[in-house]
Amino acid sequence: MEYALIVAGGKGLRMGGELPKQFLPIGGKPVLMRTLEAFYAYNPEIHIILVLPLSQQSYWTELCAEHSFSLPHTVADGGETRFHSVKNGLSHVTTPGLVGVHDGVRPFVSREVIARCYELAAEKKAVIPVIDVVETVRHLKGEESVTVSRDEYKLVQTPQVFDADLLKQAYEQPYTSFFTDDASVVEAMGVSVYLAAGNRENIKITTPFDLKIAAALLDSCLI
Ligand SMILES: Nc1ccn([C@@H]2O[C@H](COP(=O)(O)OP(=O)(O)OP(=O)(O)O)[C@@H](O)[C@H]2O)c(=O)n1
Ligand SMILES: C[C@](O)(CO)[C@H](O)COP(=O)(O)O
Repeated sequence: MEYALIVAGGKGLRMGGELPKQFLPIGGKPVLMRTLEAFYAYNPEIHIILVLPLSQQSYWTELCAEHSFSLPHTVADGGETRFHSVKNGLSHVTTPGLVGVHDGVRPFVSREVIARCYELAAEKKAVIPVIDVVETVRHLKGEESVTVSRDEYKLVQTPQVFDADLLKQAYEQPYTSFFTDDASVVEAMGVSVYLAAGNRENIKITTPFDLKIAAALLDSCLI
C-alpha cells in the first residue's frame, strides 16, 4: 500500500493574512487541492491522509464542494508542531507499505520526483528529495562569519518517503525542536537516509513572495 501523508496543520505565521496559506488560490485553485492532485496523478490508488487543524476542517469541506473536488482522502487533526501533525496522521496508517510525508504547501512537486522517491524507498526504506545550493553559503560564528563549501550541503524537500513500520517507530521518539523534517526523526534512530534528486519548482510556499513565484511558475507553463 502507498500512503501520502499531506501535512497542512501549521499556522502560516510567515505568510500572514486571514486565509491560511494552504487555502490561498493559485491560478484560481486552492494550493492544497493542487498538492493532492499531484499525488493522484502519480498513483490514482494512493491512500491520502490530509492533516488539517480541527478548526479548518469544515472550511475545507466547503471549499471541496465549491470546487467540485472529489479526490478521496482521510482527514486527520493537526498538532502543535509539524512533528505532532505527522504523528497524528500516522495513526491512520494501518497496513504495511510506504508512507510519503509531504508539505501541503508544496504543490509543484513533479510526478517524476514523487515516483523516484517511492520507487527508491521500496529498496532503501528512507528516501528524501534534495536540490543543490546555488548561492554561496556563510556559517555564522558569533560576531564572525566564514564561507563554507556549498558542495557539502543540499536543500531538502518533500515528499520524504519511508517504510511505514520504520516511520511509525521513529515517531514514537520524544519530540525535540531539532526535528524539522521526517528525515531528522528517522535519523535519530541511527537509520541512514538516501538522497534523491528533487525538482527546483517544488518550492515551499512560506511567504507572500513565494506566492508571486508560484503564480509565475503557473503562467510560464513550467508546471
Ligand atoms: N503544527 C504544524 C506545523 C506545520 N505543519 C505543516 O508543515 C508544512 C511546513 O511548515 P511551514 O511551511 O513552516 O508551515 P507553517 O508552520 O504553517 O508556517 P509558519 O512557520 O510560517 O507558521 C506546512 O504544510 C504546514 O502546514 C503542520 O502540519 N502542523
Ligand atoms: C520539511 C521541510 O519542508 C523540508 O525542507 C522543512 O523542514 C519544513 O520546515 P518548516 O519550518 O516547518 O517550514
